[in-house]
Amino acid sequence: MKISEVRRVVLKIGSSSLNHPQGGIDERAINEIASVIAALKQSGVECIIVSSGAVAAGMGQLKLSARPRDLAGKQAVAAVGQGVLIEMYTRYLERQGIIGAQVLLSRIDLAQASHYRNAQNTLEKLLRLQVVPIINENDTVAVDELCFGDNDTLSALVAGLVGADLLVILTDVDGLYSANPKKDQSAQLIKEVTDVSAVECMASGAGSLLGTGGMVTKLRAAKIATRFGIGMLLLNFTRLPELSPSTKSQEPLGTFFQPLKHRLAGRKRWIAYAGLSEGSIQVDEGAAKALVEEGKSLLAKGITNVEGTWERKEIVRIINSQREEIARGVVELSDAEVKLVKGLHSEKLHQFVESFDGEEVVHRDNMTLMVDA
Ligand SMILES: Nc1ncnc2c1ncn2[C@@H]1O[C@H](COP(=O)(O)OP(=O)(O)O)[C@@H](O)[C@H]1O
Ligand SMILES: N[C@@H](CCC(=O)OP(=O)(O)O)C(=O)O
Repeated sequence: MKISEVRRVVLKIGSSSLNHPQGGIDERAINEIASVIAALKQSGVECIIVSSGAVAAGMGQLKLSARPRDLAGKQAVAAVGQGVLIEMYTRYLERQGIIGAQVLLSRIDLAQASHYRNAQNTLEKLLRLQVVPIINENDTVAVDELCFGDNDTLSALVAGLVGADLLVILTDVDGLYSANPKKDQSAQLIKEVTDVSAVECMASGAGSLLGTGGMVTKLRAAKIATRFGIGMLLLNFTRLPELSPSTKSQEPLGTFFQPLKHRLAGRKRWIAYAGLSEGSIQVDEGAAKALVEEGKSLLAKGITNVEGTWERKEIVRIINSQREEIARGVVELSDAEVKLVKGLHSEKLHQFVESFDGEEVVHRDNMTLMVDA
């Protein structure tokens, strides 16, 4: 994909790119981002920023030399830093004549379909107003079990939410290497990836004390974005100016993850990656085949086991007899009801569960496959 063909882009900037050697945020980096955004907008590209850096900025303010390890410490430092970070962004964007807006998202904000649509509508409105959303995780209220944890995953979900056609992840290395280049000098840069699963073994964790997740979470983001049909470019922050349409250089050097042709759209995106799933339904081989190869709904007959608890209309994972997750979907019955009907023929369901006259436990329209068909 050529940058010149992109109409809407999500730029994710990691802490490693914003950190000042003396601590805190490097204003030159924010200035650089603002000028590239101005150039992109000038040529008609809509931009959304997903920026880390709240903890790094808070550490600068509080003169801390080490990142807090405990949750409350991290949340307090992020609360100090987020204001500083957003002030810098809005100030430098304003110098380019651009209005910026802070959007803080928690995992829970995308977990319910109605909340997901609400976030979608707000971002759409901001873009229509020519405003640049500057998104970060709402670190101060996020709890360990219910957080994105890293902004790489968040940026992929945001790219899906806003229907971007490119996700750019800016970091402190030139792209994906065959091994961590900070530890292995013979590591080779991979310029293009068509199958993320095939390169997962190359990734390891964060490369600095500030980064979260390292290449592991970047590949997780690539998996999500490419399944949404969105290309992802992993780029060194030092190459940011090359995204500017006026730059005469070739396509920027980095790793490009090709979008998949069979893209997930709309509600199927939410089901697969944004909605929360508490439990799982195990199915026999016949049901697994019907779901994966024949595009069928899940019927009670093929269910062999139920794990976890949920209410009607929540999302469940569907696993095969080897416990591999094959699909996720909105379930029509509670866990207790599924236990009652598992193994039964569809026409008998109404004898066991009240106020239910459907046949499918998970309807095909409300299901997303998590493996290749
Ligand atoms: N195979 C790999 N290729 C490139 N970088 C890798 C690889 N495995 C691990 N890394 C590490 O990932 C780091 C980037 O992730 P991270 O530190 O989380 O930065 P950011 O703050 O930009 O998200 C690199 O500095 C590098 O040390
Ligand atoms: N939300 C946190 C950053 C989390 C994160 O993913 O960091 P990074 O790996 O540097 O992109 C913050 O603003 O400090």
